Amino acid sequence: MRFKKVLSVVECHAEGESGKVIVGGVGQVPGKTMFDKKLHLENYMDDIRKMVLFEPRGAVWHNANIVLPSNHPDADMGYVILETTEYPAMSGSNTMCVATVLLETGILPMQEPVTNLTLESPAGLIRVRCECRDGKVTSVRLVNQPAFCYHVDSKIEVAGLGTVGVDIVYGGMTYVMVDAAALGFSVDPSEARELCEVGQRLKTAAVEQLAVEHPENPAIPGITNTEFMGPLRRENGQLVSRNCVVVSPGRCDRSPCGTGSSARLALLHAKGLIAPGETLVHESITGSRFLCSIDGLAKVGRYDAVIPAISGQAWITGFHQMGMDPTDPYPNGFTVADTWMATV
Ligand SMILES: O=C(O)C1NCC[C@@H]1O
Repeated sequence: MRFKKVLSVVECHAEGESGKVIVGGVGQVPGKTMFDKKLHLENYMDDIRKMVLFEPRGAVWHNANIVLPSNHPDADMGYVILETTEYPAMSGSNTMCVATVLLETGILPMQEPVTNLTLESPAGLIRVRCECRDGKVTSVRLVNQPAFCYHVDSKIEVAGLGTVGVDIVYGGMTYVMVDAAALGFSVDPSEARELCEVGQRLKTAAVEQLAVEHPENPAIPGITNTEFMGPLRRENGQLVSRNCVVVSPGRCDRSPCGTGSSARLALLHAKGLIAPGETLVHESITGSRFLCSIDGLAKVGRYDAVIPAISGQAWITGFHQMGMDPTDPYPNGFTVADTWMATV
């Protein structure tokens, strides 16, 4: 048997959210920066994303990352993030999976009790602090690129819902943010299907009605996700809130979502509800948690921005040689609208 492609995949999840890490089999990806490499993968090598994430090998709730050497003098390694409808500039849960796999499989040396890494994502350098004990990464704290609000307290017209108040925020991916309770949601797992359906409608309306362009890199994707924000409360002096990010084409992030948490920090700061250094415990629809805080303030073009720090944990679940038989009738995979909501 001669295989057309064999990928070495380390299966991993961060607080419940899948993040496969491809550590071999891709070969050369041209480009100086990880953003260049992301564009090359997107334009000329998209068969890899489709093979890994589409059916019959993948599923709508899967994500993947290709680990690649970085040309940046400060970076220990680079990675390009693959999701079911896009190549995001950044992803929090995926970064936790990449850091954990790099250290737990020995691709980069682990130092206990703390290993500091600098990873080059397509969005830029991400500083990562990994707490490590007995060969295990027990916590990954990443410092994201700056997050900022494009639109605060805007209104959009949404089919079947009428006028809805939203905010549009960049946290490595671009979010339409909405108050969950205002739309009758408590962010309970039983609401997941309806959250996805409403979330996709909100996203489509926001894309049509509110313009965004990243001031430093106009090629960064626009609004692709919806974040339902649960009420903000204080527990033992700490800010706590539940959220659910609906990732296109319409499924719930199982983790509290690192880029969504970054967006939430930027929005809370813009509204005077969090100060730098304060901790936000951000909960997912499954009840898993990220600890989030603002590490500093910045400016991105004309926008006031925050530098988000997000902590969580990832776990390796398996090691997989994923192959493509040359006679396989689905070299680019397929999607079915029962779980994918829309075919993509
Ligand atoms: O943590 C995050 O940022 C994300 N999780 C999957 C979708 C987003 O990339």
